[in-house]
Amino acid sequence: MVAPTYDEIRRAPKALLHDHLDGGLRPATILDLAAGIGHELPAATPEGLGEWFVAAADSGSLERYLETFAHTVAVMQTREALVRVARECALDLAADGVVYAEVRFAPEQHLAQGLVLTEVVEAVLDGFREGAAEAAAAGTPIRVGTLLTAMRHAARSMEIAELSVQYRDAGVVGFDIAGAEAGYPPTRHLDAFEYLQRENSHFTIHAGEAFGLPSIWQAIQWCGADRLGHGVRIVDDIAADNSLGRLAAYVRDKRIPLELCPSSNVQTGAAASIREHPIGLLRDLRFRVTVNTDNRLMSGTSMSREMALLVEAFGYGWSELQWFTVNAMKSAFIPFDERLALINDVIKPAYAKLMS
Ligand SMILES: O=c1[nH]cnc2c1ncn2[C@@H]1O[C@H](CO)[C@@H](O)[C@H]1O
Ligand SMILES: [Zn+2]
Repeated sequence: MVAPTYDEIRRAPKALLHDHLDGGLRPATILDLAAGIGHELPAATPEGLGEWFVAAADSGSLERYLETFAHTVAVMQTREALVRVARECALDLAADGVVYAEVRFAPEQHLAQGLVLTEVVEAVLDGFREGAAEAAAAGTPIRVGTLLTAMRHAARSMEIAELSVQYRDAGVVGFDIAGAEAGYPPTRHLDAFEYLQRENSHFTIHAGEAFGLPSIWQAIQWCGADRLGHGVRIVDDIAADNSLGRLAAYVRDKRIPLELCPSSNVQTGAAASIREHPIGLLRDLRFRVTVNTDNRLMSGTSMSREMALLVEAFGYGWSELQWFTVNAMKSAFIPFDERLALINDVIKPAYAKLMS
């Protein structure tokens, strides 16, 4: 078997469930927007700034990793900036061969210059629409769904959950909580999750990244999460002989999707290296594994790069890459018939060609 090359992986259709809008800006755009508002940056060239983000995020701690977002969030405080960043995000993902993406951001972090929550959401949705339309015209169609994130240390989750329901027919497909995990358990936001369940809405929860099994257990058994953001520490419930504890068995039996983000986990210390990343074990045990970027800027990565790293580390071929892609598409928050159409009309025919 010849290993898929980076260029071939770029051309293959990919599905991405876990990508932060404020973690994926183009360095040149940050420089441009910062100059316009007088925000001071740690580097003066796009190359230098890109390198700064990767190095600063490479700290081995989630808390320190998250500090780098101060610079991206600072330049995303006006309608024009939000439209631009969202448009470029859709274009960049499409150019990388991503055909379906769920991109998340926290509306409450974009109110510093007077926007209100609904204006923030509408700006981002408009940007994604523009970007997707341009991508389609360029021959690289992409469908972008938006997830609204609430910050777990703050107290606005109910408001953000309501906002996600308000915009569910306008491009918002779900809800999430993010931010420092240790000390901020998912049950702090139980009222928001219970509200969303009553509304028949979808949500994922960042859990099992910087904190272990109790966080995953709460996310699923108390809060009712449809998917786990990261969830990588579910391996703490798998013994050396590969026997599963009750929580790991539940996650696998119920086919709860794991939004795994290999490079991000290495940077925050959740995994020692790509080669030692639990994705190898979790795939072998056939958990519902998906591959994600988390923050393209902070990891200097892309969907194609994450897959290429896995090909290199684990010897994966097209059948594994297709499996990750179909897993992600099956786990998406858009309606079943639309997921099926992307799997049958776009993903499977392309991989069949690559494998022939
Ligand atoms: O891997 C992560 N774990 C937890 N929180 C994160 C991660 N990546 C980004 N954010 C947080 O989510 C916010 C909204 O997009 C970002 O501003 C960042 O603080
Ligand atoms: Zn994340």
